[in-house]
Amino acid sequence: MIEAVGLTKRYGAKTAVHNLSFQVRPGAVTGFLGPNGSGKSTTMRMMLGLDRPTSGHVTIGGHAFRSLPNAPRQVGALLDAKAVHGGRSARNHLLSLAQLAGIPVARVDEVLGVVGLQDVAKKRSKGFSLGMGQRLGIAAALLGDPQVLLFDEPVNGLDPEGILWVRNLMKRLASEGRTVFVSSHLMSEMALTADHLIVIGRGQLLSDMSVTDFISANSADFARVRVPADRPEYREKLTASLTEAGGQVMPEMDGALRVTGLPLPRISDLAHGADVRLWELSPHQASLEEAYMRMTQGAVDYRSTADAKEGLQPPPPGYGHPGHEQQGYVPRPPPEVPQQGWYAPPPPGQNPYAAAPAPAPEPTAERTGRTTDEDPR
Ligand SMILES: Nc1ncnc2c1ncn2[C@@H]1O[C@H](COP(=O)(O)OP(=O)(O)OP(=O)(O)O)[C@@H](O)[C@H]1O
Repeated sequence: MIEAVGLTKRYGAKTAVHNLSFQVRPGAVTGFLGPNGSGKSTTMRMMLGLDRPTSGHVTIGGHAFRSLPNAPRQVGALLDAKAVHGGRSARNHLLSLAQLAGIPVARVDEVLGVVGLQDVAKKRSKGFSLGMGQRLGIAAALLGDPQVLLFDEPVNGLDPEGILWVRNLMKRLASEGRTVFVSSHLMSEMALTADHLIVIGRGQLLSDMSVTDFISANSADFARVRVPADRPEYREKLTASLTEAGGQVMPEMDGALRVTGLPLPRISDLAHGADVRLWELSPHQASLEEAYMRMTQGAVDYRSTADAKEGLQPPPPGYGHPGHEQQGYVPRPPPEVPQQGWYAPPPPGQNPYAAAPAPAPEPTAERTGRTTDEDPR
């Protein structure tokens, strides 16, 4: 089990983590969520003894990480997949970690197989894609067969097959009774992987509960009701009847009605009482993403604004994809490639090293209106 008590971290005037207290239990996947800059990585670094708390403490199995005997056999972590010596092969990277922790060589080949990197095990990791790097980081975390695993954004850069693999891996590790703590921004993925959620915002605890409870607590369940498409008067009758009974009714884009505040049997009875036939009456729950957005909307530091493209001319016709062309515009043929000067390949049979035709003069600042140290873009 991981336990944080009053955990606080300040960097100068910046409080990255403030008075965080929570427990991460074994036998479950616990998702660690929060907007950008909310303190997730800082918290994980403190768990692993890589950052010292300003106050409070965090323990793993009752010990501070630094005082855990043979920590790599007890705790595995993927924090930054790029934190690897690029000149080393994947296998050598894992071998060096194994040697430091007294882990047998055979285990290195086992974990290479588990993460699917056996075919590139001898390749230098600097040539690895983001997804391969993630797999190598996960292999390193699994190396000591630890009971506690921490993963910071493990599916970052993975293809769909890789994402599915990580999801199943996390669940399997938890089902073996291990403590699995994983941060992610992918809500759809967390909804499928995590059992429990710890949500922070601006360094403070916002929520600590099961995924199901989190969704129920942060979103309103609703019913979707649909009447026959050719009977618009049914919609009006039903809307009036549901509203009168205390429900809130919102029309949806596809003609259905979204009803909150009334249980399904009551909606059915009211429809019956109003002599309205229904084609659909179904229960719905908001997604984890909707619930998360609702909970964290007040704790987001980095919010994007609309791109008004102030002062920018629209692109000349012919640029951008066809859907963005102006009406009535006829695309121009591509510009001709000059057949003389430096561009022209030598005619067949001619000595390619013979004196080239005089190059076109360099554009001058006078002609282009630019000085040479300006960015030509
Ligand atoms: N070494 C440091 N020095 C100064 N400030 C830091 C340092 N590390 C983190 N911070 C600040 O602490 C805050 C929390 O950062 P942290 O990386 O823990 O957030 P995060 O939740 O992991 O973000 P993200 O989701 O973007 O990875 C940020 O404002 C960050 O700028």
